[in-house]
Amino acid sequence: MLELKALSKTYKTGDRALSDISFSVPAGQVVGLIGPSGAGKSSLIRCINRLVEPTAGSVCLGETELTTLNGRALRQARRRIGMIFQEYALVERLTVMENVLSGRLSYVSSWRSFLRRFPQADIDQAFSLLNRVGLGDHCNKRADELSGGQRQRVGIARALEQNPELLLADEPTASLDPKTSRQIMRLIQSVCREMNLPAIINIHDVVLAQNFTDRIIGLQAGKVVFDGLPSALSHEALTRIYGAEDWGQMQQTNEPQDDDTLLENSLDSSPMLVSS
Ligand SMILES: Nc1ncnc2c1ncn2[C@@H]1O[C@H](COP(=O)(O)OP(=O)(O)OP(=O)(O)O)[C@@H](O)[C@H]1O
Repeated sequence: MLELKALSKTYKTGDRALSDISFSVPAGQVVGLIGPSGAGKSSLIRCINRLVEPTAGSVCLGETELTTLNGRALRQARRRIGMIFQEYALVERLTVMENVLSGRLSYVSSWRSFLRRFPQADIDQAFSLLNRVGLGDHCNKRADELSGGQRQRVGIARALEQNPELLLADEPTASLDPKTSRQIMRLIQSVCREMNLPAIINIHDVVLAQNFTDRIIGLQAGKVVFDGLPSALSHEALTRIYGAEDWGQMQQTNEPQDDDTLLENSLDSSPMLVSS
C-alpha cells in the first residue's frame, strides 16, 4: 500500500510542479497517471522514489515513511520500488539474463556483484520471470539484439526481480508501436494482479490507460482534477484535465479491432510463444 499525503513540489526555479497531492494505492491496483505536458506526472513519480525531493508532504510505502529517509535507509527503501522506463534503461552489451539479474544488484554483496555471481535462488527467479514475460527462449541474447517490445519485457522482468512492493512506470509504452504498447500494458496489469503489486503508470495515451488500468488519476497544473474508474473518465473529465477537444472522435479512432484483441489474448495465455 502506497500513501501520499499533501505532497507538494516547488523547484528552485519557482516552478510549482505539485500542489497538495493526497491519495493511496492499495495492493494490486494499477493506476494510470494522465495529464497534459507539464502537469507534474514525472515530478510525482520522482518524488515517490525520491529522485526528486518533495518540498512538503509525505510518502509512505507500507509502514515506511520514505520522505524522511537518507543514506543507507533510503537505498534500502528504493529497492522496494521497481522502476520501468520509457527507454528501457538496459545495459545493451549484457545478456537478457544479466540485465534481469541486475535487479538484484542492490541485494548482493559487492564482491558478488563485481564478479556478477548471484545466488541460485536469484537466477531461478530470473528464469521464471523471463518465462512469465515471454522471453524464456531469449535468456542468453544480448539486450541490443532485441526489439523494443522485447526490451521492455526485460525491463519489466528486471523490476520484478527486485521483489518490489510498488511498481512505478514512466511512460513505458512511449517508444513502442500501438500493438506492442497494448501487449506491454496488458502484461504490466496482469503481473500486478498476480503479484498483488500496486503500480503507478505515467502514460500519455488515454485510451491505453482506460483499457489497461484499474483507476485513473488526472493531473492538471500539479493538482489532482480526476480520480476514478477508467469508465468514469467522461468527456467532461477529459476537458477538465486537458482542456476542450473533440474527445468523442479520439476514442472512436483508437478503438481496438476485435481480431487484434483476440490475438493479444491468445498471446498472453501462452507467454512462452510471445516474441513481441
Ligand atoms: N528539474 C526541474 N527544474 C525546474 N522545473 C522543473 C523541473 N522538472 C520539471 N519542472 C517543471 O515542473 C512542472 C511539471 O513538470 P513534469 O515534468 O513533472 O510534468 P509532466 O506532466 O511529466 O510533463 P511531460 O508529460 O511533458 O513529461 C513543469 O512546469 C516543469 O517545467
